[in-house]
Amino acid sequence: MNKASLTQDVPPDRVEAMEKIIERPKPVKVMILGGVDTGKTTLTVYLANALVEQGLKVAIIDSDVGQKGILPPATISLALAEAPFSSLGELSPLKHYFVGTVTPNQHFAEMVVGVTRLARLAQEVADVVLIDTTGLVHGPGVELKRMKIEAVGPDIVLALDREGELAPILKPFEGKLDVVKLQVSDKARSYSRGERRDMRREKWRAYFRGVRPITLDLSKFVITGTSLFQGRPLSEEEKGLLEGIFKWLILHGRKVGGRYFIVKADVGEGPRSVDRNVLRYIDFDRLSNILLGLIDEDGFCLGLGILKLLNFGDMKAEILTPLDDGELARVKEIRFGRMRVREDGEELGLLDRDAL
Ligand SMILES: Nc1ncnc2c1ncn2[C@@H]1O[C@H](COP(=O)(O)OP(=O)(O)OP(=O)(O)O)[C@@H](O)[C@H]1O
Repeated sequence: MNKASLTQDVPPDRVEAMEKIIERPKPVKVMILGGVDTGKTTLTVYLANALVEQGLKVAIIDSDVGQKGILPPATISLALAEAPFSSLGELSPLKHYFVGTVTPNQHFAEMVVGVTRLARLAQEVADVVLIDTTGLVHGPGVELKRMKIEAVGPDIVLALDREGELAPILKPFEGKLDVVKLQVSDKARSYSRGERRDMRREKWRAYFRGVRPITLDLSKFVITGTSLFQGRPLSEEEKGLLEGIFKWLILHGRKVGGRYFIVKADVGEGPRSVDRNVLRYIDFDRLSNILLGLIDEDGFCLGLGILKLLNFGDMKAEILTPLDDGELARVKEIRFGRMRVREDGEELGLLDRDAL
């Protein structure tokens, strides 16, 4: 299921990287950068094992949301490596930060905050913090990586660079950051979008194996990640007017900062072009299978849930989750993600950041 596993068959420059890490005062934060399939995770696993062998305490932050080695997907995770291991999936995670989707594109803030918070925690408990990142290194990925570097302040950056593609990320830090350029192994192989999706399906399925249905009283939790409950409810008059114009059945509606936000079902043919500055809507069906983060009092993610049915009348939500009663008792906040996924691992699609 995981692409990357332990190998000793690595380019010789890994020794130089190891020496740099070992000679630095501890704790030392190491960020691993590289494009898609350049072997970032393989390098992380190799270094972690070699450092553990040296008697060092190693923390790994897996921020590769699309291809997590440490479950669950759609989060950033922190785990400690205290004994030799062959794949990230073997480590038991210490903390997660909820991102809510499997691509960082519209979620830079979650990525940066998550990595920064986990790195802060990690350096209190480990000698070496290895930060594995996503392969998004072009276009907006350049900004994401710059912000991650700014926020985390790594002591060393390991750059798996093929032909200078990381230069735009590293340029602003020239002379300020200890960058070690490393060769991409000629054994590194690439995976198609389809293969990546298939691997993710297996990961979702593994995470959601043994889920059970539970009903949550949403009025007892802080709800975040959505504007569904912000602002004020619609008046009967507003509701009737909008239902009449658009031929909708409105199941839930709020006025949020001067704009209407509606959850509806169509009952007939109505006008469909709407000024989004005035009115936004989502179909009730699209709320089913939305990924939820179950969040503790410190803002970390205890685990995931899948929203099956949301009853706005009594604020009860039927969800599926693998969390046990003890873990559920620690949930203080329900955070809405931006993708729909089924418990059998089938991804039903991503939602725009402002869809909710
Ligand atoms: N030194 C190596 N020896 C053998 N295989 C390798 C080596 N480095 C990478 N690979 C293989 O290449 C593939 C991609 O490597 P890996 O998953 O580590 O890349 P990544 O950069 O972490 O990918 P992603 O972009 O998904 O984060 C994997 O199948 C891995 O096993």
